[in-house]
Amino acid sequence: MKAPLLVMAAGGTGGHMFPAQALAEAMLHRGWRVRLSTDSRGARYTGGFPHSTEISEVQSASPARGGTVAKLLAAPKIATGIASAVWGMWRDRPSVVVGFGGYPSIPALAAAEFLRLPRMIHEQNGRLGRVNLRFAPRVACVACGVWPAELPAGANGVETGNPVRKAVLERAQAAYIPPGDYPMSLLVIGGSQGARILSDVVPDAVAALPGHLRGHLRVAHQARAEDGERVTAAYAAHGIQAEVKPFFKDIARRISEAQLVIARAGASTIADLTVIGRPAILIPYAAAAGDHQTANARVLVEAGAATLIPESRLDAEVLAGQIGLILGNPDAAVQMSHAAWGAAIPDATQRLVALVLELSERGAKP
Ligand SMILES: CC(=O)N[C@H]1[C@@H](OP(=O)(O)OP(=O)(O)OC[C@H]2O[C@@H](n3ccc(=O)[nH]c3=O)[C@H](O)[C@@H]2O)O[C@H](CO)[C@@H](O)[C@@H]1O
Repeated sequence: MKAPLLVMAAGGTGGHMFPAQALAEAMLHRGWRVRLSTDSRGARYTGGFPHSTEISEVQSASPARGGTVAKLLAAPKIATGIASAVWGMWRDRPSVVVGFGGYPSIPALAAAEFLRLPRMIHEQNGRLGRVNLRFAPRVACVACGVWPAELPAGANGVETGNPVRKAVLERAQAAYIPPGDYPMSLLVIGGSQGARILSDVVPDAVAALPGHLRGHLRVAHQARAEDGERVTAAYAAHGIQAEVKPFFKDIARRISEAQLVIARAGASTIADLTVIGRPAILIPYAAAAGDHQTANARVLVEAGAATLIPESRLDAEVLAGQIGLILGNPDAAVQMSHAAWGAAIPDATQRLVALVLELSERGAKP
């Protein structure tokens, strides 16, 4: 008998792609076949997917972005994508279709609806993205990364948390070495695409730390490719040892080895920090829809695992003060690390798997 097929569709940021990767890893492990569709942006994050994942690219089309021509071209592109997805699903009859948000998930979800296949979505944030909002009442369930989520009428929400990748789970609750008089790791991450504001402020903040802290610091800083040189130069000018890269592929190891993480507050970043359990200073992206990154960050702040600096208040002096408070106080740092564990949902992937299996068994028509 042929293995059951899971079709997943995800938009072009790490934020949509990494939870999909976690589900792919788990379902392949259970003997399912897994097919993923994303756009050319999402394709940048497929390197970590298990090799047996069948990956296809759909043309990205956002009716909400770009100039008039791009907007006019969006509808035919989406229609072509849906037609091709209908053909593929009619031929292969997937057992379940899961959308992870973003415009590239439209063709798969629309085709699954047309063919009345069992389907669901996963929303990483407490506030639904545009595509998920549209499909939420028309799928069997909305798996929610953050609870309670704001759901439209008729949607069936289930709390799952945000699944983290296998490499992160392997370091769940990794022993935390508190800050002290030895080389300490400071990790700076701006989400899947890097964050310019962190490149502008963090090197000066590190330089402003008292000598006994600064002298022990080793910095790993994720900066956008175009900012890499100047960030490297800024650390070098202050005599600070720093490794600057546009993307760290071994992020699980780096988080687990860090005494402190400075980060944006995207959903998977928060999930990774809690599952591994590390103290953090969070600077939410203020322009995120509905300010959802501030909501994400507050969960950790209220748990005692992180401090939050709004973008509007971020400067080198304020940040240096916060770094000093955590790295200069090992007991507080250990408590923050434990508090982060306490806020984790380490079985988020299993919860998502359970929903997929239930849906498959029901063969449900929502
Ligand atoms: C600017 C923006 O709109 N961001 C959104 C986007 O975030 P974004 O795409 O930045 O995604 P997340 O913060 O959710 O996830 C980033 C992931 O990349 C990993 N990582 C990061 C840096 C690195 O060098 N290597 C690496 O592996 C992190 O550990 C994390 O697992 O999608 C998220 C989920 O919908 C939202 O919550 C965010 O608000």
